[in-house]
Amino acid sequence: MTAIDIERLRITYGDNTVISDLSLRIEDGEFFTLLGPSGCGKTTLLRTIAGFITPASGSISFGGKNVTDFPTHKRNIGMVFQDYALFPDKTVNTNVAYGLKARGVNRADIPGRVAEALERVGMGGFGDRLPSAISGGQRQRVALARALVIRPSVLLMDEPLSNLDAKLRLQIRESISDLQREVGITTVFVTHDQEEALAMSDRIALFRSGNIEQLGSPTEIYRHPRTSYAADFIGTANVIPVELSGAPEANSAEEITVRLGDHALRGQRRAELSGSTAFAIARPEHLSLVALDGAGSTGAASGSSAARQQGTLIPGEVVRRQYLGRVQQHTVQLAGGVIVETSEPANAVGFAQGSKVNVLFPVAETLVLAS
Ligand SMILES: Nc1ncnc2c1ncn2[C@@H]1O[C@H](COP(=O)(O)OP(=O)(O)OP(=O)(O)O)[C@@H](O)[C@H]1O
Repeated sequence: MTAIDIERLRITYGDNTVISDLSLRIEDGEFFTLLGPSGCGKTTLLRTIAGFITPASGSISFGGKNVTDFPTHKRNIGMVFQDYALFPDKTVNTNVAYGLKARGVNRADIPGRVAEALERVGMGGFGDRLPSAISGGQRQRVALARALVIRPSVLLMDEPLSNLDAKLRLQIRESISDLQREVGITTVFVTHDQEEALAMSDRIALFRSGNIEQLGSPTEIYRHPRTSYAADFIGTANVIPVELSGAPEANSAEEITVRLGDHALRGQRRAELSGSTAFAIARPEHLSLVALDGAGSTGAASGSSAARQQGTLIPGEVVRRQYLGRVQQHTVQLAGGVIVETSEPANAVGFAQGSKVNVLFPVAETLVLAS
């Protein structure tokens, strides 16, 4: 059982405090992702969990045991880095065997364990090659085998997919997910790629300047972002400045009407709102276009009266339409100048550039958050 407990952690580089006061529990067997933009402190936190950085204060425990003062090699961790970090002049077998030798594993057991680890990542038969004679994706599989062969309590991964091209990234991403589930190892994964985080994680900690902005499952964060930062970072979101002045008229505990230029916009209140401004947040796939005569891309919602029951119609003009195979996207400039993106099934009615349309904002999917 290797849950990771982080308590009151403070990490500094000289006078620069990167993480000021972080407490967090990562459950045994969990795939936990540290997500955030460059410079927010993800790698610093991962390296502190690994023991490469000593925190200024606070503690880290693995399975209830305080490891804060343990050097890296006493923490029983496996690590995978962005740049593979394989020994270039040693064969795949020797690379994978390295950790076993360092730990003094019985020499006779090493070849079997190496072969098993390589088999597990789909690299059986490549043991005699040098890293330069295999592809980038294969190198990262070898790095994974090398991390797991020592049977670590915790697997730490720092942007392991960043150096791979798009197709390979998908493949290796799936291999890592499958393997992690199979082995059931507590995993901390660093990425700045929100799609990767959504696809792979049990839970995500979204970072903003050294603090956790939101912590939750992919579905929770995607469906219920608590701030405009979270909505914008995870998935794509239209973040629209709105006014509360005059209103806000609270239609019910959750529903609220705000002002977007001359128009009233209904949405879900998702935070205490104060002051005169807020943000309305709507995902492109939740918006749809309705022709001024009522026909449109909304399917069941076609017809402006039915549409109005479900949400608010805001007039605008199509400035771009893009057909992307599975979906089509419209960029619409709303009255007042705000630009929104919509994403509809490719077979929905499309609107040419210059078309005057109504954009339907469904009440249930339009979130009003503090600015
Ligand atoms: N060795 C160091 N000495 C001083 N400052 C550092 C050091 N390493 C990182 N920093 C600073 O600490 C902050 C956090 O860096 P960190 O590498 O943890 O960010 P990150 O979220 O992992 O970003 P990236 O995705 O670019 O790696 C940054 O402001 C960075 O400049």
